[in-house]
Amino acid sequence: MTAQILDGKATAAAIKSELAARVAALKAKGVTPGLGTVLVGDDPGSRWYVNGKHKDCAEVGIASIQRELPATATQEDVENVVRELNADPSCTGYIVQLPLPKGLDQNPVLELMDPDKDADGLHPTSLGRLALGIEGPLPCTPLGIVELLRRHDVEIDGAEVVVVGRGITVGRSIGLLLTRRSENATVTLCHTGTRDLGAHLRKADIIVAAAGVPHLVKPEDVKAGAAVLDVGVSRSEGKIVGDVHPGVAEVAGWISPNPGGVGPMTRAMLLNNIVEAAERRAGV
Ligand SMILES: Nc1nc(=O)c2c([nH]1)NC[C@@H]1CN(c3ccc(C(=O)N[C@@H](CCC(=O)O)C(=O)O)cc3)C=[N+]21
Repeated sequence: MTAQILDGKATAAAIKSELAARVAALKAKGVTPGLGTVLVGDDPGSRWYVNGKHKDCAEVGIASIQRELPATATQEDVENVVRELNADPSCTGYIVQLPLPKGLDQNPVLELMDPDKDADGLHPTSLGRLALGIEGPLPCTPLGIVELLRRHDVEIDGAEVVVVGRGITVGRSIGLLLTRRSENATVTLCHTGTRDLGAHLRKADIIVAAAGVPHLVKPEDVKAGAAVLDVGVSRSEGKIVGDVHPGVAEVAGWISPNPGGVGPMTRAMLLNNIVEAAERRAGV
């Protein structure tokens, strides 16, 4: 058996064309959504990601607001840019590209953001709203995973989901999404303190591998027909190595390629958060 592909690239393209239509409808009402990015320092990887976000915006008609600061920027400099974007009416939402350079403290920066302009869905208020069931921006990678499964008709309702990794961007937050009544899954969160990871994985209908450990999920630990989402990004000789061993494709029913799976979906959901914020503000 060879797993079917959870094609993030194609799905993200479909979502982007839907978003382009919603942006056009907003523009017809006189509203142009705008995404801001704050890039501090000159890490080439971070710059590459930020450029990608602006390219995505251009594709769907969202305006771009780029703010760049040198690696020598002070905490105060970064916080002033955040204050500026909070006050800028052309900025519907924005992200502060993480990680910030050494010496800068990211939490006070993130807490200073206007939660209604949080494009990542990772502001403490956004995570609090998610826990409380209040509408607001949702974390992009978890949302992208749910959307990727939905659009391939993978059953989430009643599924046993095992998440590996307790990072904020994925592991910690995805259970809050998947256990809502609208998704209705049962979620187990595994991490480095889990005694028998294999025992959990072998029971899973859906595996979300977000530990950042190359090839952590092995074929012998995957139930036949399971859906496997590879979120991990490690690099070896310039190439992406995911958290899922290639042999898993012979056992799983569904597998997300990496690259080409969850990454493009994360980017599409960032755009989705901007469009939804603009629609909320316009009363659509
Ligand atoms: N405030 C903030 N928000 C973020 O969302 C954020 C961040 N900081 N810091 C860095 C990480 C990383 N991230 C990625 C998004 C898409 C791909 C993506 O589309 N990857 C391509 C492959 C890219 C390649 O080949 O290197 C793919 O999976 O097909 C990757 C990584 C968002 N991040």
